[in-house]
Amino acid sequence: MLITTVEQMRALEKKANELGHTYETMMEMAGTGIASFIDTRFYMEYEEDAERSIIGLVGSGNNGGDTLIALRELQSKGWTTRAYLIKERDEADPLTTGYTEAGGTLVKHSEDPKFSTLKKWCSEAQFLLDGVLGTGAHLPLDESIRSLLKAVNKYAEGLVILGVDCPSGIDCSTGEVAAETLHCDYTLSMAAVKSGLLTFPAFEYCGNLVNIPIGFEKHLPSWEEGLHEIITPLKMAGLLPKRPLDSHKGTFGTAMIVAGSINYTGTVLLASEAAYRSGVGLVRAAIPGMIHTAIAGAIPEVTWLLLPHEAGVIAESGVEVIQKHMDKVSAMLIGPGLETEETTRHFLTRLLSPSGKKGKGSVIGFVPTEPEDVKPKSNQTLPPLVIDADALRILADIPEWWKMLPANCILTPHPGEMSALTGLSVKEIQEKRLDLALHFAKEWNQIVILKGALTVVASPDGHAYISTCANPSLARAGSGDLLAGLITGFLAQGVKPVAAAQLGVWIHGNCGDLASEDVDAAAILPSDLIAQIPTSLSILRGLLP
Ligand SMILES: NC(=O)C1=CN([C@@H]2O[C@H](COP(=O)(O)OP(=O)(O)OC[C@H]3O[C@@H](n4cnc5c(N)ncnc54)[C@H](OP(=O)(O)O)[C@@H]3O)[C@@H](O)[C@H]2O)[C@@H](O)CC1
Ligand SMILES: [K+]
Repeated sequence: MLITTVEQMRALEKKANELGHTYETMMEMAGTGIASFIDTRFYMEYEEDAERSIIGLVGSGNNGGDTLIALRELQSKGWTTRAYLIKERDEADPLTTGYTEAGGTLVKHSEDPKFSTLKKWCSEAQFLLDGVLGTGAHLPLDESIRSLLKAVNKYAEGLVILGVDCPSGIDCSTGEVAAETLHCDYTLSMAAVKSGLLTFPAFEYCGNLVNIPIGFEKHLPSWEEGLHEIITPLKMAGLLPKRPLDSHKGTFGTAMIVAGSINYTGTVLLASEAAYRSGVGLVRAAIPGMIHTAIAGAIPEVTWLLLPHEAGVIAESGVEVIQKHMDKVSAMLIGPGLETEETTRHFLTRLLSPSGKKGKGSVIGFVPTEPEDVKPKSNQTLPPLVIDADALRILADIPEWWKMLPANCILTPHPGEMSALTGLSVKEIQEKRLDLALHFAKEWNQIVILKGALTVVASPDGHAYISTCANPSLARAGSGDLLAGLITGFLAQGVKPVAAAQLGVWIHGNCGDLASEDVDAAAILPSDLIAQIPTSLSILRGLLP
C-alpha cells in the first residue's frame, strides 16, 4: 500500500486525466471500488437483507461524488441505501440523478435542519459512509459541517463507519484534526494513503486502512515510483527467506549478538531468542563473561562467547576475542544492555575501526594528538550490522560517528536515542518523524528505523516504509531487544538490510497485536511477544501462493 502527499495525488490525477484517464473515470472507479469492498467484506457477516443498510453523508466536493457512486452501486447490489446531502449539489448533477434513478433515497440537510431524519436513519442502518470532506478539506470546519458531524457522533453509535479517502475533518496534508471528526472503523484510501493520516492524532481516527485502486496503472504504468510504502503482510510474506528441505544449520546463517552487562542480562536472552525464532541457524551471544552462569541455562540453544569484562561490562580487550570468532558470522547485533562505560566505548570503537587496534581508531576518551585521529574510518570486514541501544548512545558522542560504520547498517533508535544522535529534541523528532528519518538515513548512509507508534524504516536511497502498528504492548523495556534480534536473524539468513528491517518491524508489531488479542496489553511482557513469533511467521507463510 502506497503513501502520497495531497500534492502528489493531485499531480497524478492531473497527469492521468491529461493522458485520457478522466477525472470522471477515476471517480467512477473510486465509487465502484468502495461499493465492492463493502459488499464483499460484509455480505456474509450481515446475511439478512434488512441488515445491509447504509447511510452516505455526501459533501459538496468529489469526496461526496465518490460516495454517491458507491451508494448507487450498493443500491443496485440489493442494499438499502440513503444519501444525506450536506450542501446542495447542482440540480443537474448526474451523480445525484444516477443515484435516485437506481432507486436510492435522498434527503438534503436544508430539508432536515434539526437532523431528525438523520437520527431516524441512523437508528435503522448498520453502516455509515463518511463522504463529507476529502483531500479538499481545510480547517477550521464551517459551522454547518461541525453541527452535522456532532449530530452524527451522537446518533451513529454502534454503526460501522467507513471514511471515504479519509475521516472527514482531517487535513490530509498536515494531519490536523477537527474535534468533531468521526472515529472511522475503516478508511478507504483512493489509490494511496494520504500522508497526513499517518501522524498522530489523525491515525487514531482512521481504523483499518484499505486501498481502493482508481486505475492509474492504465495510463501511468510507473506511477508508484518514488512513493513511500506502508509495510503490509502480503509484501512481507514475499521477503521471507526460503526454507529448503535439504537444509542444515549453516544454510540459515550465524547471528552474533554483542550485548549485556551485569545490570542488563535479560536483554541478551530476548535478542538471542528473537534471532533464533526468526529462523537463523545459529546464535552466538558475545557477553561479558561474568554474566554467563546467570543466564546460560535460560536458552539451551544459544552458544556463548565469553568476553573479558571490567566491573560487569564488556572490556576493551573483548575486541580481540570477537575478531578470533568472526568466522561464519553472517550478521551482528551490537548494543543491547552494553552500558556506556569508558572501556566499553573503546571496545566498540575498536570493533568498528579498520585495524581493530588500539590508538588511532580509538577515538573516545582521549584528546587526539594527530589530525587524522579525528577522521573515523569504517571496518569493511564486518558482516551486516544492526546497531541498537547503548551502542547508539556511545556513537552519539563521537564526531561524525556514521563514518565509522560500513554503509547500510541498520540503526534502531527510539526517539530519545535519535535525539542523542542528531542533537534535535524529542519533540522536534516526533513532529517530523518521516522527514527526519529520511534526512538522516541519507546523511549517514545508513538504514534508520525510527521506533515508536507508526515506526518508520528509512533507507538512504530516499524510500521510507511505515508500519501501521500502534500497540502499547510494544512500549516496554526489552521490546527493542526483541526487534533488534529479529532483524539480525533475518540479516544473518541473507535477507537484504531494507527488507530485514521491514520484516522485523512487521513481525514485532504483529506479535504485539497477537499477544493482546484476548488479554490486557498492560500485562504483556516482551517474552510474551517472543512466544508469538512462530504464529506470526505462519501467518506470513500462509499468505504465500
Ligand atoms: N480529483 C479526482 O480526480 C478524484 C478525487 N477523488 C475524491 O475527491 C476528493 C477530493 O475532492 P475535492 O477536491 O472536491 O475535495 P473535497 O474534500 O471532496 O471537498 C471540497 C469541498 O469541501 C468544502 N470544504 C473544504 N473545507 C471545508 C470546511 N472547513 N468547511 C466547509 N466546507 C469545506 C469546499 O468548499 P470551499 O472551501 O471550496 O468553499 C469544497 O466545496 C478526494 O478526497 C477523493 O475522495 C477520487 O474520486 C479520485 C478522483
Ligand atoms: K471523507
